[in-house]
Amino acid sequence: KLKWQTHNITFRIVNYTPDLQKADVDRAIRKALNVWADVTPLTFKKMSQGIADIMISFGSKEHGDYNPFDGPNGLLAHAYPPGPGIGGDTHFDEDELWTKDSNAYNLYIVAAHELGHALGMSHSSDPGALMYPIYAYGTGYPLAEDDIEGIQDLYG
Ligand SMILES: CC(C)C[C@H](C(=O)NO)C(=O)N[C@@H](CC(N)=O)C(=O)NCc1cccc(N)c1
Ligand SMILES: [Ca+2]
Ligand SMILES: [Zn+2]
Repeated sequence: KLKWQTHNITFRIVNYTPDLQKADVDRAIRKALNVWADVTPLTFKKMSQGIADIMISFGSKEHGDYNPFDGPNGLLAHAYPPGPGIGGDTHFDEDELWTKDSNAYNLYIVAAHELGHALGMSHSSDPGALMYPIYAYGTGYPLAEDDIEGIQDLYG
């Protein structure tokens, strides 16, 4: 599927990185979802158990989906496009240091990028775009035109 067939999407943070306090992880994920919610009719409901559309977790190396992470740096995270089962699921590489400031890597910025993928966005060639393939602190808010056009093509 190219996109979610509903505007009301559920998510669940299945486990937490030890790099940050739980509340900081919750805040980063909520802030990242709001980046997309602000420019679409999408709503995001947090579940504390069971199966949500977007299951968010932290893992290192082989973490159960045969797309293993690679230790510090390199791959930071990946997310599956909308769909049943693993569709929408978003994984963060636990071998990174997750931060809430300008030190690498800011969880909010990576999460905003990954959740773009989980909503059906692909990479952008605009270096100023949140969906540009390479992490850049300071992207994400406000969204670049390219990001807004992309998400509104899907859910506008
Ligand atoms: C082929 C993909 C699975 C690469 C993977 C990615 O794009 N995940 O969404 C990734 O971790 N890319 C790194 C760059 C790399 N080493 O390939 C990245 O920084 N992506 C996350 C990111 C975070 C925030 C902003 C932006 N623009 C990009
Ligand atoms: Ca890595
Ligand atoms: Zn990406």
